[in-house]
Amino acid sequence: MLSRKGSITGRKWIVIFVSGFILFFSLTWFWSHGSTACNPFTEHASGTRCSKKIVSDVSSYSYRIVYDQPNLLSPPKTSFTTLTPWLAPIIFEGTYNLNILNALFHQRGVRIGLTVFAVRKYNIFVKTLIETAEQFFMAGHKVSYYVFTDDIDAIPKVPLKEGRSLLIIKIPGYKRWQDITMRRMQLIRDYISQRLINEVDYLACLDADMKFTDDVGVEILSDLFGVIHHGYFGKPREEFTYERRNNSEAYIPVDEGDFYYTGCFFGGSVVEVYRLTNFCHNVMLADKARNIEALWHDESYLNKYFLHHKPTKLLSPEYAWNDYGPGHLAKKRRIVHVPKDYNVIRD
Ligand SMILES: CC(=O)N[C@H]1[C@@H](OP(=O)(O)OP(=O)(O)OC[C@H]2O[C@@H](n3ccc(=O)[nH]c3=O)[C@H](O)[C@@H]2O)O[C@H](CO)[C@H](O)[C@@H]1O
Ligand SMILES: [Mn+2]
Repeated sequence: MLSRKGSITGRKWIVIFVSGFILFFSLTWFWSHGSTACNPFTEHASGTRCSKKIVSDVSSYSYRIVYDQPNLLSPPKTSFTTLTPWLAPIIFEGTYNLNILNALFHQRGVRIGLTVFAVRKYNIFVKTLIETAEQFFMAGHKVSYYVFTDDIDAIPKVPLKEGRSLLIIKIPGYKRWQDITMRRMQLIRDYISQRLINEVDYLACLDADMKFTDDVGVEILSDLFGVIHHGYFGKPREEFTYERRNNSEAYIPVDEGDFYYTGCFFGGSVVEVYRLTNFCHNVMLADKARNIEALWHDESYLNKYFLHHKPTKLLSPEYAWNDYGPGHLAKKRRIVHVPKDYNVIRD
């Protein structure tokens, strides 16, 4: 009995020793590999990427840029409001120094994605859009274009600069143009979780019928950005074309709302764009189940989202210009609508 008891105790010690050994080595391995593999502060050193990154190691970069000291005692004189009551900047030409911003964003090595939908006849817009984006969009940064189309062969090959890529994604073409424009939310959301979450840091989503005519750089980047629709700039909120039927998910009462945002351009960090597109798609489905479609489709749902999830940066109408409307608003016309004949292009 004794020797039997004694041998059990001995085995126990072996088990305890081996378990301790395994635990020690697991912890040591995790400490040296596991945590480093997804430590946002060491991703450059380890050569790996995390899905959630914060900043790179600043000490591994050195740069010197010379610019006027910000003057706390003489605030810049501006023609327009440049800060919202929730402290988000409103971006106009002349409100920022792109050299400073470029240095900061280069230091982080940001990757920027641009989504474009070209379904049915809208593929005719892609060539000009990408060619002009190569000239003006995020010059000097890493850019990936994602073109969603029902006809891959119709997307032209456009020569791209170094550090830039273009991916064509096949999607179904819905019959109604309203469904094509609204389903962008679902498709962007799904593609973020499938791929983009690991591929880009920021995502910008743009209509196809647009072209770049001046610089659009990292000054637009923030957690969540929207563009003030040029047609409603400075107008009273009652005149905004929000959805006013209170049985729609996009409903905004007349005494609410900050700005009227355009549906043709929005973006932010890839996680925030996921949240936005997920919300818009879900409320669209809820409305569809009740047989209601918001007045301006995805644009109405986007405006509802921005009411309760305020953009952290607002872009002036310089970023979605249309030749009708008050010309004095824009010192620069950076992205403009390409005129189109609705009857021909949407039939
Ligand atoms: C400037 C502006 O506020 N734009 C919005 C506006 O009108 P727009 O008149 O500018 O809408 P649009 O005809 O450009 O359609 C929106 C986008 O959907 C895609 N598309 C649409 C139809 C089609 O057959 N194939 C195709 O690919 C394409 O990327 C297009 O740019 O209202 C739309 C919904 O009513 C969307 O909210 C747009 O973002
Ligand atoms: Mn458009």
